[in-house]
Amino acid sequence: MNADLAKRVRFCTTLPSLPAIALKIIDLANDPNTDINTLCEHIVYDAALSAKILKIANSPLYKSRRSATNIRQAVSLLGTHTVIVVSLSFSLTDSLVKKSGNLPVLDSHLFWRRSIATALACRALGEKLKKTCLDDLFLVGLLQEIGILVFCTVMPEEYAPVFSSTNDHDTLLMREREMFGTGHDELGYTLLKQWHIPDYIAMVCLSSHGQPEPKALEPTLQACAATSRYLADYFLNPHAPEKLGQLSQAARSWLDIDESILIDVIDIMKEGLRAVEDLFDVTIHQPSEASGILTAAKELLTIHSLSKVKELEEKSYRDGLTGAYNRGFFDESLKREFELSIQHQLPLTIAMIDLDHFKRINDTYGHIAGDGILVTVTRTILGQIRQDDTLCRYGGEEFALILPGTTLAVSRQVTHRLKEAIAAISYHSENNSTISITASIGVASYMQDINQFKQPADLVKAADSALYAAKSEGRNQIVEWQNT
Ligand SMILES: Nc1nc2c(ncn2[C@@H]2O[C@H](COP(=O)(O)OP(=O)(O)OP(=O)(O)O)[C@@H](O)[C@H]2O)c(=O)[nH]1
Repeated sequence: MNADLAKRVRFCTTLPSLPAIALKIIDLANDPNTDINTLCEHIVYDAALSAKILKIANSPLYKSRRSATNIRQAVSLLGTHTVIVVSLSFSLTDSLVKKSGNLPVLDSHLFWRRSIATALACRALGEKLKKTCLDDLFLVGLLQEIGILVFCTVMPEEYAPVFSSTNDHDTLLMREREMFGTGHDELGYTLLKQWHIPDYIAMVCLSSHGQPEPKALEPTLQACAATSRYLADYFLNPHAPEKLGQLSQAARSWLDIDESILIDVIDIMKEGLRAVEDLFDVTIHQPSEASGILTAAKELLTIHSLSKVKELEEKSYRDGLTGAYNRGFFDESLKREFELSIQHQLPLTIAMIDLDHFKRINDTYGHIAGDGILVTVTRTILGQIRQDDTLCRYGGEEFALILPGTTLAVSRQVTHRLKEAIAAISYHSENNSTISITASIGVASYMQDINQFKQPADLVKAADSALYAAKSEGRNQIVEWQNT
């Protein structure tokens, strides 16, 4: 990390310091020998914390059949690890919310609302994915954005324009790295280490801002933490399709989970919402809003998955290299256009476009240059045709163009333009060669008055034979099929 910034964090006097109870709990968390007696001793001395621990032991979040009436019962119901982590969550939130007050850059209430929503999201993800460390997940969710608070405290003036330039978390992180050479992930990690927060928690807060790793057999804390940020952003803005899109993508790339699982997680969040709001004294959603979240999510997710299906369908019709439609799409489109032509007595023209001496180009400049030319030719043709026309990659270096409602005479203008535009291409290869290319074009037209074609394949065959003639007559020319 930027050494100057690390120093500023270390010596910053305005950063919230931790109260005695939080420091003691961190000591207990770092001590593998902490037992139930020592833990209870420390908790009972802090009235506010004792009340919270009792409350949580009896809260629906822990679904226990027994109820706890004193700290010892609460600790034995929850277990020492849970009590330590939960106490840490409470004492950190309590002191930080109170001490950070209203910073000039940051509305600290909104910041904690989002942090607690992230904690709730992280825990809910863990619950759905059957993780056992739900309290660790809660704490990680709570602390993973603490670096933003550090930026706002240590360098409010420099940070203000960066922070207010975007409401998107990923963009913010990128801009911080550009401007300050470090992001809130690293700054947060520095603070957590300074506070001696157990390393496994601090590390997850840091690594959840990285890139998704190859899917582990078990969902990792890091993957849950990363996804929880997007989940919280969506939970706080349940009517924003862009937040849902980001969530859906993060859930897939970090955890390999789909929309139906996300619905269940949102449901778990909704169930735990009141208890968490009550425990942390914060309002995430008014009760009237909360009931609508699940319905909104279901509606939006349905729309989202439908558009995903459309996208997939669209992909299966496209050629991977050039993005032009593929042969399968050509066959279907031509069949449809042929029927429409007959039905409405409209002309239909197709042009087969084949690049000349393409083998020579591959042999001379290599396949990568050959691929680049195919992409450039596609772009060039697409720039010359109407929206209703369909360009397909028919095979290797051959393209097929469907021109619905177009007579042979009109198609002449189009094919001529195409031939010239392709011949004008000057492709610059990686090794600085400038490559030119020409194309031969065979055209065939279906017209109602000359009822020469019985089916689409006949039209293709005719255009192909015209193309063959264009090749044999010297290439770089257009030949129209003649009914002789
Ligand atoms: N780079 C690249 N080359 C391809 C691709 N598909 C087909 N080709 C090449 O295109 C060349 C076509 O060669 P030929 O069928 O002999 O045709 P031509 O060299 O263009 O000669 P004419 O058509 O007679 O002018 C072959 O070398 C194929 O390997 C592709 O996706 N990328």
